[in-house]
Amino acid sequence: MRRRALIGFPLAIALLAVLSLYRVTLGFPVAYLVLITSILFWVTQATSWNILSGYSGYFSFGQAAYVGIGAYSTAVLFGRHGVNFYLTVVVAAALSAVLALAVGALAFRLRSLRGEIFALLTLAVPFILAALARINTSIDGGQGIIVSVPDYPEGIGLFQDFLYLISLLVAGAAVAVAFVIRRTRIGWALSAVHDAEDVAEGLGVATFRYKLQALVASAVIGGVGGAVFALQIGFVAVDSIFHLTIPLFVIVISVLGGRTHWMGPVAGAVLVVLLQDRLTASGLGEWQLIVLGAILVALVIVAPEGIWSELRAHPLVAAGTALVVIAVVWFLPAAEPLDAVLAGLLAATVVAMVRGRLSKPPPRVPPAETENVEIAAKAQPAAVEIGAPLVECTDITRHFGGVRALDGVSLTIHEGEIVGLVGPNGSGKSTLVSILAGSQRPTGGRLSIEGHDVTGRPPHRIAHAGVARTYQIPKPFTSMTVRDNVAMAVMFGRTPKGLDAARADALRPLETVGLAHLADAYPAALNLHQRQLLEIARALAANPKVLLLDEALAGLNPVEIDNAVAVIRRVHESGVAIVIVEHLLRVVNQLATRLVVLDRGTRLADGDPKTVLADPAVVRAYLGKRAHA
Ligand SMILES: Nc1ncnc2c1ncn2[C@@H]1O[C@H](COP(=O)(O)OP(=O)(O)OP(=O)(O)O)[C@@H](O)[C@H]1O
Repeated sequence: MRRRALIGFPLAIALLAVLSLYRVTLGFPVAYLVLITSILFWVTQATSWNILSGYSGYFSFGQAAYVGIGAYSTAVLFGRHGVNFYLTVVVAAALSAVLALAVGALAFRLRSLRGEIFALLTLAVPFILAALARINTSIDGGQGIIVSVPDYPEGIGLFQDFLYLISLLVAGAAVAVAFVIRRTRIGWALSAVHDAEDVAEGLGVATFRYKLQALVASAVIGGVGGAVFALQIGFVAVDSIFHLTIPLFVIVISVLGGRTHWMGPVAGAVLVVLLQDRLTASGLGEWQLIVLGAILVALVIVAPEGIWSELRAHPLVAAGTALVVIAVVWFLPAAEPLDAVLAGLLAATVVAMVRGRLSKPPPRVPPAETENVEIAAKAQPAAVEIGAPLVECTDITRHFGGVRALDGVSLTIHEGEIVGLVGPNGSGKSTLVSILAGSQRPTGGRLSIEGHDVTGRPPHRIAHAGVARTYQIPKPFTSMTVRDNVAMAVMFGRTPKGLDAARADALRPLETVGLAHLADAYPAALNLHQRQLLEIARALAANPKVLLLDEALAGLNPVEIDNAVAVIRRVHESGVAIVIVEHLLRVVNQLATRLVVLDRGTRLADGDPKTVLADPAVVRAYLGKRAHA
């Protein structure tokens, strides 16, 4: 697929360029060139949007901000002051990048600015820019700016040819950037952010940096596209540029085309612009918007992953259908060539989609490979020597308003240990795990890993220092296979590797937990036990020194519990110290080399499991009446 793209994409760009250069010879109408130029504008903008919002899931309504910065850079500098047009494109890119850095530094630093709050923030930015442009007479002042025709190489022909070629160049570059981003570390990081940002951060992904890089790339593309758009429309005015049409259109195009693939926005732009053009030409008047909306809704319902994913899943069927339908419609008396192309595209999508539904086998869930559970369950903790301190927390407090979830807890985890962290509900176990993993900051106290103070460091730094965690409710990266879930942790963990090496290395943790036979399955096909094993494999792949297991056995049946115990023991024997939060004392007793009991945010007991469990204070606080009974 990669090789096909590397050959096919430049070939398509070259063919489209030749189309303009030999337009007259080929008898290609200028009107079609105008239409393709419009498609290219939307390809650029939708691709720009997709790089951040599609890949990472940070939904933005602010695309008009970049289009506006680009269009006004050209309108003011070239249109008003006669600055070289190409220079204004550079200015547009730089200003857009500065805006993106400012928005990203604010939005991505604050964890609360996610989801709809992020969308609202991005919606506000174009409004502010529109007001600034309207008020400021040196920008617009409410008058609008005429943008004339810049100098362009003589051999190109009409201005429309030049516009087409420069739009093609910009759209081609945008799609190439989206392709490269998708295929490299940043693309994997953004996908992980999309699926489970907290998990990605905890596995070592520097989410802030990758999101900021994506935002800047998106802004630069949007800004450059905006600069070219100023030439296309010839008159730049606040109301036409900062209108909601731009963000809504880019979202519709990207969602319809497919947000997870670099080609999605291209397919979406071709379909939507063509559809809109044909409906306008059909003389439906006011009805055209209703028909357009109905078709788009129907397409999103039948192809929620986008039309591109349907087309690429069955390329031969899709291409064959498109060719046949185009040929048939082409020769219908009232039809125009563009009607034929649109009909071909729609038919190809529907046929590929139907084919996909008919040929999809029902998901099969092979069972986890279980151990000889009797032996595994009855075995005692392996005799591993207790070594140097790895993680030390000193006098940790964590308050939520008036609630003291942790109140001066000190704890040291050494090499070779399995520390059972137990206590009644609400005693602070999960909070302590979150603090050890860096996903929560302590209100007070100190956390150090191998002697280095890491208090308040972000989770990816803690992961790189050697601590990984699992979640009580498994949070797999749903868009990735089991193998790639684990490979992600190898790619971004304590000893990072490239994708190919990471995929190869992913097999070892999968074998350790008994999931190697499901490497190519998607997490949706796994049962709860398998998902929890995947959590362990993924955390293990980050190459931690200490593994935090937060209720990794919750909800499992006895056979699955015994299998999980065997897996945890194997992980321990591979040299990883473990902290296990667990309510099942039978299990903790089997596994732990040391038991720490929390009660109301304080450490009640710490020591050898037998001694701790016989401690009357522990019996009273933790086991209560049940124990006496
Ligand atoms: N985000 C939060 N906001 C407010 N209070 C919280 C928050 N997280 C935890 N708490 C409170 O802190 C205390 C400790 O909670 P924590 O979840 O750490 O306990 P736990 O021992 O893990 O409990 P369980 O065994 O039920 O999972 C509880 O009183 C809980 O209500």
